Amino acid sequence: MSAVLLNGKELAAKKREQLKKDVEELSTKGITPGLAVILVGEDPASKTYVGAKQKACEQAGIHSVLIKKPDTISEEELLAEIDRLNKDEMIDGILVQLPIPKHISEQAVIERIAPNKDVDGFHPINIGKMMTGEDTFLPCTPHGVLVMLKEAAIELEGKHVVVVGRSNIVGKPVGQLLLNENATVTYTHSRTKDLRAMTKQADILIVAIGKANFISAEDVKPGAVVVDVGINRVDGKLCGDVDFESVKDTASYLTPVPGGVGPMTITMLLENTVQSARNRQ
Ligand SMILES: Nc1nc2c(c(=O)[nH]1)N[C@@H](CN(C=O)c1ccc(C(=O)N[C@@H](CCC(=O)O)C(=O)O)cc1)CN2
Repeated sequence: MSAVLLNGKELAAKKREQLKKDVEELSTKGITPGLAVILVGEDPASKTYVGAKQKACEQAGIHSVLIKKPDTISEEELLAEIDRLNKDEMIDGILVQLPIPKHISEQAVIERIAPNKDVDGFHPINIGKMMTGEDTFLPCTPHGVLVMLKEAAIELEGKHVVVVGRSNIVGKPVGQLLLNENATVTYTHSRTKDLRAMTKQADILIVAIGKANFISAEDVKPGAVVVDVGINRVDGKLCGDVDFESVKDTASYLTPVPGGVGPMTITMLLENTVQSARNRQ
């Protein structure tokens, strides 16, 4: 093993200690940050993530409300729930756990959340501000990746970043955030021709394609930084989009799964929620 592990679990724990202090500071001003999480349906992974968000809120002193809805809920009913939360003065952040059932428009739901309570950073207004480099809520997983790279003092300026995957919640925004840091960014995806020729050029390879063990040592330039955003379950075991055993001797830095980017996602959500509460003042 020559790669240095980028330990998201440890960094997330450190950042959550600071968040606790920030929440205490806010409480001296009579403010308790409030997060509302809407869970639609019974997806087991979503239930796990929502549970982890609630627990993290509780530990940080953030008030959290879980609103469970059946997967038969109509789009109108879900939008009405968001309208109610938009008006609730005790709620600083609102998120709808994704994915949601197919009969509901994900974009309509995201766009209904008031941009100043969009702690997921998915609203087009917040995405637009991110693109122009304005201060705003950043999407949690991409922001977590950026914070991990900076914490490890990995140079970004002028580096060739190759992103594998183009989802709205990870691939596209993570590339944009690294472009904002003066990296040169190439996006690749399932239809990219000769993907390996692309990934092998990366100084920093970010993989968010949603396919277990998709990237192996042959796809990686020796010494590259490899960030694995994938979370897959194979035979009941959690693994990333990167074949860890294969890549660990080729990469210079590598994120594990579990314990890499995942825990940072929730920490960035807490940071956004606390920031939203500060914005109340
Ligand atoms: N509204 C949102 N929906 C979804 C988001 C999101 O940011 N906002 N991201 C993902 C799921 N997600 C958070 O919601 C998330 C995924 C993974 C983890 C995490 O800590 N993973 C652990 C492993 C946990 C396990 O046992 O499964 C790890 O990688 O170490 C946290 C949050 C999709 N939906």
